[in-house]
Amino acid sequence: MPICWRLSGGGSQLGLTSQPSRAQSVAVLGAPFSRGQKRGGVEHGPKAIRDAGLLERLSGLDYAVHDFGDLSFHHVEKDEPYMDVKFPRTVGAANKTLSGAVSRAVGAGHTLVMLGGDHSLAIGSVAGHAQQCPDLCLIWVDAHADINTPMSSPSGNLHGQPVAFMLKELQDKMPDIPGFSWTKPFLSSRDLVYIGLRDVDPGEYQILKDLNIQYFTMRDIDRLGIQRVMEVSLDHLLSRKQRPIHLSFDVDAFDPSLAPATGTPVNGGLTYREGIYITEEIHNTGLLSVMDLVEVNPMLGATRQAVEATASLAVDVIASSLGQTREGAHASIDEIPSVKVDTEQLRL
Ligand SMILES: NC(=[NH2+])NCCC[C@H](N)C(=O)O
Ligand SMILES: [Mn+2]
Ligand SMILES: [Mn+2]
Repeated sequence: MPICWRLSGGGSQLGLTSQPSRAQSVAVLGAPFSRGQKRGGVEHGPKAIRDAGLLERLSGLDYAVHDFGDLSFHHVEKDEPYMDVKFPRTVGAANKTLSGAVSRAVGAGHTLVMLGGDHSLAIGSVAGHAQQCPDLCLIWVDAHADINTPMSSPSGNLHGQPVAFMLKELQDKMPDIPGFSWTKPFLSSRDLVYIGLRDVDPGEYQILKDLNIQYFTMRDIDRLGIQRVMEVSLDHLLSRKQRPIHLSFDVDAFDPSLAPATGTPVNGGLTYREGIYITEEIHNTGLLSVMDLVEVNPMLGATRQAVEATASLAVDVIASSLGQTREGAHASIDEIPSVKVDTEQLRL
């Protein structure tokens, strides 16, 4: 059962205090796509992440893992730029395909992991998720805000614009872009939180401020600490009601020393521990419904080791989002016969 149906149905009157049961199945879907930006290679992200051992790690977490393989995308011929937007029809068609696949996987009851590919894929991934779970909220972990409109974009690359397609409040700022007639905005700006920002374009800054979007830059993380950042983020999204979470994780949120194989690296990013703390906290809500892991580009690492480090970091982030802990085993302590526990003492 999708997490949104479990939340709204089930007859539980406990509301905020009820913990939804853990999803029994995780589906993995590859989206080998790169036309949302200009550098080749990011279409090989899904393979690099699988080769780093993703499926083995997830089965080790006690899930039934379904590998849905990779989608196949077609390049639309004569895909001329619209305004300055590059490959609009190709990106639009790929995202339409992706949104259908995501919607079906969520509808079938899986927690879905989407492997990119560039971040323009979030248009289809979040839209497909929203088709099943209209009240989802979005956590965007990234060096970039990816909220440019075609007018504000300095590059014309659609991987810098996906959030603008989603937000209802930006509807009148979005022109009709060829390839995107199937989309319509579905998210309110208050249902979105950014974590890790450190490279925000002037037009994006204006939008973040105008729409009063909750965001935490790397400076905010330095100031508050990641624990407080997660507390405020989750409170912002979940205090009114429990709702499914879409996590869109751009690997360039990490410091380039940890994730070098990516197209738009920015210095001063998340540490390994900050990244893992973010995903542990998201897992602990019990509300993660879909996650994207995007922008791993195995053609951009300086060495094979650099590429493998980036892909294996992606695997760690995904596993942690799905419940891998730093404390060790999952079995609840009273299921382990060899451990004698004084529960009275534990409660102290
Ligand atoms: N998903 C990403 N890596 N996005 C980078 C975006 C960079 C820049 N802000 C742009 O609009 O082109
Ligand atoms: Mn980014
Ligand atoms: Mn991004």
